[in-house]
Amino acid sequence: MTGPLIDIAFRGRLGGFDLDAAFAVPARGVTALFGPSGCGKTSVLRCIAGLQRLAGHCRVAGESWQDDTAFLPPHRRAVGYVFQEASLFAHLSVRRNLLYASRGRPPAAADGGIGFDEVVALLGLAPLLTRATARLSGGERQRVAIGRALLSQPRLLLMDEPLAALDRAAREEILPFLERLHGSLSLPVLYVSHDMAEVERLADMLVLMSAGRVTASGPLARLQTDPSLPLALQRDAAVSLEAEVTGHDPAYGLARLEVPGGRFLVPVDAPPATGRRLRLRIGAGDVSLTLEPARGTTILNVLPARIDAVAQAGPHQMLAVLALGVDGAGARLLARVTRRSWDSLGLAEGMAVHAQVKSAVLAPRAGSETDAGAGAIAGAVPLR
Ligand SMILES: Nc1ncnc2c1ncn2[C@@H]1O[C@H](COP(=O)(O)OP(=O)(O)OP(=O)(O)O)[C@@H](O)[C@H]1O
Repeated sequence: MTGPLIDIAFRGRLGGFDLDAAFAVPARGVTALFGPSGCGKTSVLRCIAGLQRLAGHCRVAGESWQDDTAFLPPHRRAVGYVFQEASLFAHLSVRRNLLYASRGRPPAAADGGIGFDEVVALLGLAPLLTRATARLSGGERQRVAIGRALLSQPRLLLMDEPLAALDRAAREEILPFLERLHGSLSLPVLYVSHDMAEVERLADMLVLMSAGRVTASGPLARLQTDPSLPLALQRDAAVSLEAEVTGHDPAYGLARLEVPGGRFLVPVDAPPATGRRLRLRIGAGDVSLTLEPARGTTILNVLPARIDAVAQAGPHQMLAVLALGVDGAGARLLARVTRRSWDSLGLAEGMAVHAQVKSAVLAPRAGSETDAGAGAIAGAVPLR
């Protein structure tokens, strides 16, 4: 791995719980810590923030916060921490809450840090600035909490299930802001979640945890398509693909998106800018396989691919990891098919097939502009 890292290892007992967790990920983009309740995700964040002390090390983008001999206290670690429930100062306005970390002085982006105006624009906080925090909705409160964390000028943003306490509508309201944050700031984020849908939309890197241990870590798409991990075998398994917009067909309201080894047509309300990078979610259950490209089908996206790996996904289901392209050198997809179809087509590892993608969902990604197209595409409907 090249470039600055977040490199951590913590070992020790917390009550009756054994934590022995280590990973190293790039100090950029969003790294999701994913695992079941009680597996130690929050404990890892607390150790990184210096709120919990266990043996080990913690290095963030070239700075050592903990090693065998030294332990930097929490107030000397430049972390922003966003919790499940935003704890805002009830007696202060939104503006005063935001400026708390900078002692009332609005920081400017020109000073080299994260600017007040930038944060307000990024999180859509302008209409809220003079409001009392008691009159904010759950989603608004969480946006203010994120803004306040950013304005503390962190080198690392820790987010512990920031959407878990919100209802579905508030979660949907706040997700585009988090996606925009990702595209606009170079700040690395560690994002704790046990909701795979959030991880699929937001994460670049994934750290899988189970019972106090890290079971796998690496780029999201690589872990999603690793048939030796439970993730790929889940009923709702999916792949998140980074795609580039290469064209638009206004007559049919379709955008053309390219990924390594394949291209997709996806319905959009408004044309996204050419060159824009978007994230495509493709569920394993939405991909079927044919030996010959089907004729007379309503499915728009039929892509040549090779079967790269195979796993049994239950007594009567098979999971194929596909590599797109005739040569099988492209991006990976998952296809979940019945055992019966698998046998009747005589499918096997290494075979050339055609992947029929019945549904793909889009979300704005890194580098996304806030143009009209971006807003429209955020709610793009599944492809049928
Ligand atoms: N300071 C502590 N003292 C005693 N036990 C602790 C302490 N901190 C954490 N634990 C225990 O460690 C285990 C892991 O907790 P942790 O909150 O890190 O898990 P988690 O994966 O974040 O869970 P959740 O998703 O439910 O928040 C739990 O059993 C918890 O009770």
